[in-house]
Amino acid sequence: MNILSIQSHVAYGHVGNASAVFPMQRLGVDVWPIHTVQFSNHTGYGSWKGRVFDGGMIDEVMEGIAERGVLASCDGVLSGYMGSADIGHAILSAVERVRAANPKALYCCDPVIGDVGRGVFVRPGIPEFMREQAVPAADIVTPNQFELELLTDIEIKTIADAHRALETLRDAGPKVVMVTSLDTEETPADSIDLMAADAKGSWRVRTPKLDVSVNGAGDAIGALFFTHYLREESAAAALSKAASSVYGLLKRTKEAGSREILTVAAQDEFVAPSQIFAPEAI
Ligand SMILES: Nc1ncnc2c1ncn2[C@@H]1O[C@H](COP(=O)(O)OP(=O)(O)O)[C@@H](O)[C@H]1O
Ligand SMILES: Cc1ncc(COP(=O)(O)O)c(C=O)c1O
Ligand SMILES: [Mg+2]
Repeated sequence: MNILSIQSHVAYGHVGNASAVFPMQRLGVDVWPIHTVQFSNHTGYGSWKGRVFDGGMIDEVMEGIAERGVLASCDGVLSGYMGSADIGHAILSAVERVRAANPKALYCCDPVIGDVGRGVFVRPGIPEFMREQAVPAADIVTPNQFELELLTDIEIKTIADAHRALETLRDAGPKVVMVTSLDTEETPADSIDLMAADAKGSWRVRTPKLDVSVNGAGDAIGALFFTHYLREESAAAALSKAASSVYGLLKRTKEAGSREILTVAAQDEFVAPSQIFAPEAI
């Protein structure tokens, strides 16, 4: 299986492609990474060096891949942190090129905009681009709760609100939606919920909440969910596997007291999670 992964890259630590590429490779996927930025480290540190690339660079690399004559063998496109709206347009044109060569290819968009703790952390124009262009073009989207609320204008306090938000986003285009870090009135204080919905129904997975605050977990879970969904075409199975792997990854990260997720040291969790959290139809 071949997945084109267009997202940020950092030299030190694990967010964007530096979080997503290796778990997919560990699951046997041939990943074609294109970087939207090259930073020293993730922006959660408050300072970083490096630069944002531009749409022209993405177009150029896509052109080179097309010249190899391999686009028809691309099974899916995964996008994440975009850097600028101009890069967003280049990503959507890459998706069009892949779909033209392989009509069965799916596009999974992780609409990286922000989170509850930090608010919006992307450049102006990106939230609008995600809502108006990227999400409608996607087959699968993987927002966190903050992003789902922003994209749908629905404040999520209950499971009923979460259902409504997932269906609102599915009405906008994508047939599969997974929401991460869901915290409703029904979520116990010591737990984290995730939900996924597709045409067959909706499911919840609940895991313990760990005393860690890290970046890059969302990028890893999006990549894992997309890989498992492409293989099994089951949102329920993909949700359970992806959530179980990321829980194992974060548990190891907490035990090590690390600020960066243990993408390499805890790699067995991607293949055989220590603990499996089952999906519950909801
Ligand atoms: N403190 C935590 N304890 C347990 N699981 C966590 C924790 N933080 C993140 N996760 C897991 O990682 C998933 C993705 O993280 P999240 O923070 O929602 O993504 P993003 O980084 O995109 O905001 C969550 O749904 C949850 O399964
Ligand atoms: C460069 C970069 N890419 C991606 C992300 C997304 O990370 P997360 O998976 O925590 O949403 C961040 C967050 O700080 C970032 O700085
Ligand atoms: Mg995210």
